Amino acid sequence: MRVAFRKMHGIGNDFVVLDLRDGAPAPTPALARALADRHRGVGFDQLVTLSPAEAGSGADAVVGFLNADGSPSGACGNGARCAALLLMEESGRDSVALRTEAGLLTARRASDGLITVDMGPPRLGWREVPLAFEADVDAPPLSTPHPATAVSALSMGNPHCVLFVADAEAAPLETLGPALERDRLFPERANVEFAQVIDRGAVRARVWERGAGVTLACGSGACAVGVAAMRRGLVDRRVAVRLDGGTLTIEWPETPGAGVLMTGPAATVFDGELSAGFLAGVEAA
Ligand SMILES: N[C@@H](CCC[C@H](N)C(=O)O)C(=O)O
Repeated sequence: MRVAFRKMHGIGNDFVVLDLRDGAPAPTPALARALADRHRGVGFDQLVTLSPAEAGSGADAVVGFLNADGSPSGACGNGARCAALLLMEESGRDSVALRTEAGLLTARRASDGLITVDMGPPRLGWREVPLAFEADVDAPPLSTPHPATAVSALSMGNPHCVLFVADAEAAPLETLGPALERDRLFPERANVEFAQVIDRGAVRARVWERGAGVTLACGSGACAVGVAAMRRGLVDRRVAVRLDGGTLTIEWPETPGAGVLMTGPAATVFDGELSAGFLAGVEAA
């Protein structure tokens, strides 16, 4: 048996997309880890799966995300744009709806070939992040020493810890990222963003992703950075979040219950097929 896949990316946050809509079995964490290997597999930050949506559900597909370490993620912004691009190209439509663990997300074509996804409202309660115990999400009591002037914890369907720093380039991503990901405050671990406010319209951010490590970009992370900065009154309700791989525009309208709108590019790199030998090797391991 051979398995078809598509390699995609959103500003360098890269994905292998597996289309399971023909009834193919869901990938195991072991398959995800083997595929994520950049030398012996294909390489990706997240594995994105497309499964059939229930008739009448309003969704074009059910979209799932597994990290490079095989762990699941409830949300993935850049992956959602890539899944939306695939479904738009396939259907010829300019808008699609994705059923994800974080809810039904709508995506539409924006100007300049970009794609906007409504990532849904941020979740700001301590139980929703989740934190391990009741605490102020705008001043979470981290056990890990850090250089931030302010910290926010929030969920975009997956947990984020945003640290506001004076210089994002100098942030010790490789050492503090993994420590904060596993800080005892985060029972489900967390994605970690170091954010430097440039002005009211721009934030520079660098990301350590739960289950994937340093990535060139993180869509849900950019949403978390934007929301945290907006809630602190540091930026306007539309902000450019500059990540290592490129820029995402994050808008969060003031309307009660509004979702966070994330706009950026999505690209297909190539289509491929996993060989029978590769699949057998994963099974035998
Ligand atoms: N790259 C993603 C976020 C991926 C999920 C994350 N690592 C997690 O475990 O929550 C994005 O673009 O949002």
